[in-house]
Amino acid sequence: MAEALQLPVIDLSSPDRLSSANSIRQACIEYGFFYLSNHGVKAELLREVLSESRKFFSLPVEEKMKLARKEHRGYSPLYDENLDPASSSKGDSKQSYYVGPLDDPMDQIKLNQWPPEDILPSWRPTMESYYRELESAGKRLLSLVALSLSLDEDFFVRVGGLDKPTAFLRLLHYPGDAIASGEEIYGASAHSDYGMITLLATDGVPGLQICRDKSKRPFIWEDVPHIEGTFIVNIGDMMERWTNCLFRSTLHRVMPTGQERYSVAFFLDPDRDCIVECLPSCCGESCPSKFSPIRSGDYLKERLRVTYGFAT
Ligand SMILES: O=C(O)CCC(=O)C(=O)O
Ligand SMILES: [Fe+2]
Repeated sequence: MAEALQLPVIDLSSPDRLSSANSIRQACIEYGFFYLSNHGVKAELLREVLSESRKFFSLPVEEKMKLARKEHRGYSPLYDENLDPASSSKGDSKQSYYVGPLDDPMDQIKLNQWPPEDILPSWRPTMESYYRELESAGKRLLSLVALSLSLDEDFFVRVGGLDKPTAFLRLLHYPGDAIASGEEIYGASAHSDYGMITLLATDGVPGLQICRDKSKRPFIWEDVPHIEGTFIVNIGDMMERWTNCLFRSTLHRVMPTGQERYSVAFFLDPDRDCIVECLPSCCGESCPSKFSPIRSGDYLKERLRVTYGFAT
């Protein structure tokens, strides 16, 4: 039985930025996860996103497959993704939909796919508004993260190229009936996120669990309870590399509970040309750099290749 965690809550609007930065630092060292409150994203907008998401996932599968994932944008059907091939052969019991960068200068041919307007007229504007709101909250949060690492507040905007961030919005739907299956089935099997930081909103249905210490066996899984009005934020692998493992990119998973569940993840990643290398403040003679520098775009591509088999 998983234990319930009490993760710290960070107030994004607090005027005491140094104290917020300190709390973020503690949370990222200890858990790699925290809640974010007063983030400025209206509850009504999230409700609309979840409602549009429900409408899309309820369409017949032939309709959804017309928008099948290409260039990591569009629809990914049930069992398409296997985040932890070692623990389950079948793939995860979830369907999802990716929306990529809205103003990517490289995206001349408009890679994003959108459901037809005559079927879901409000879908695209709703997702675009949410994407922009999350981008703004995410950048504000990253300035506090920079402060928490004693960097200039604009470090991640400057070095990570966040004037044109590579952010992906991902709508997720976990069907309620997966629990009936004989084989061990996960909503999302154990994984860490690949990028810089993830902001997650859910419909309140439980299922998310984290494992604080990925080096210990057996893994100890703890439930992350829902706190209304907050985002669940977690550190991704690229931030872990940047900080030489000072900040944890924590293993997490979604267990089926027998209840249908919707969530929306926003993965904020550095620009694809950004070189992610150990921050000088996070390494030294007694603590050498654990990772070699990588180009953000190459790293993400490789991780996605492994997750989805060889298809891109
Ligand atoms: O749906 C959730 O609660 C978590 C989703 C997740 O971890 C992911 O998409 O990376
Ligand atoms: Fe994740």
